Amino acid sequence: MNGQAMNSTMQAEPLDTNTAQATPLAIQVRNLDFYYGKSRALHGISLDFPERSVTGMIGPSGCGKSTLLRVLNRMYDLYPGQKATGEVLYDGQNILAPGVDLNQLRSRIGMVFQKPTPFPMSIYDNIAFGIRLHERVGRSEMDGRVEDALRRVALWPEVKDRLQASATALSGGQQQRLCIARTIATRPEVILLDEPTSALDPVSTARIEELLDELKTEFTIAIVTHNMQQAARCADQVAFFYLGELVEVDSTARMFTTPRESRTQDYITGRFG
Ligand SMILES: Nc1ncnc2c1ncn2[C@@H]1O[C@H](COP(=O)(O)OP(=O)(O)OP(=O)(O)O)[C@@H](O)[C@H]1O
Repeated sequence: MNGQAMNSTMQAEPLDTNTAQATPLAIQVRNLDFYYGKSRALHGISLDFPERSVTGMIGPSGCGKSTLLRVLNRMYDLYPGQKATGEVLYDGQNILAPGVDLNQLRSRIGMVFQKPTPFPMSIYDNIAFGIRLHERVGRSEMDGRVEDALRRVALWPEVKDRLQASATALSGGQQQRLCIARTIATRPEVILLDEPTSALDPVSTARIEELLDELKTEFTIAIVTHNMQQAARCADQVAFFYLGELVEVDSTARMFTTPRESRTQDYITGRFG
């Protein structure tokens, strides 16, 4: 089936019939195609990301989840030969258009990667670094911003007495929470997470999932995950991708109980992937 025609009928049904009409959209993806050189990795994707909610992106390896995530803050721009066509509407603007301030875009649409990526500097400077890139902030305000970010990810009690220690000495789970703190410290509106817990133990994973529940009251979140239970626990809506197409998007409850497409059913029941 033509991806574009299919996807135009596959938008999520209202999450809640009383409130859905009023839920503003943080990002609208329209007819998005993506190319690695001549190879097309995404086909006519149209997908809405409602504000202050969690969108889970699932699908078998290679179906294009990370590619889509990397389009949303133009991360792909760092690599030659990669091209996106279509529209990604954010704050009234198509962010794929030329002339977009990419530094500003990436401070408003932040990203957390699969493997924790603390900078080789102190815990304090990991947070302060991103803030300094975008703002002039005095010492005492910076101290407050660093503390606030660390508190938001529940890391403050664990690190408050060693802020000048190297971030690379933290555990994997602590490093990932530090990376989330670094992202939220620049006060973004959207946070993109690419399998943020796949390198973590179950306890650290649970802490990050709890954290997402809190963060979504303030931020719009898109999370790529291979973990069906994680998608079911964390997401408000789930999008299922297959071979570069968006097969189906719906509220999490409906997606995991009564998906409309047989491919979705097969995937979530573990028949492939
Ligand atoms: N740098 C690249 N150059 C060429 N092709 C790429 C590149 N990165 C990804 N691809 C291809 O694009 C398609 C989508 O890959 P992508 O990484 O987005 O999938 P994914 O669903 O996130 O997979 P996974 O779950 O394994 O991370 C795949 O066919 C992949 O081989």
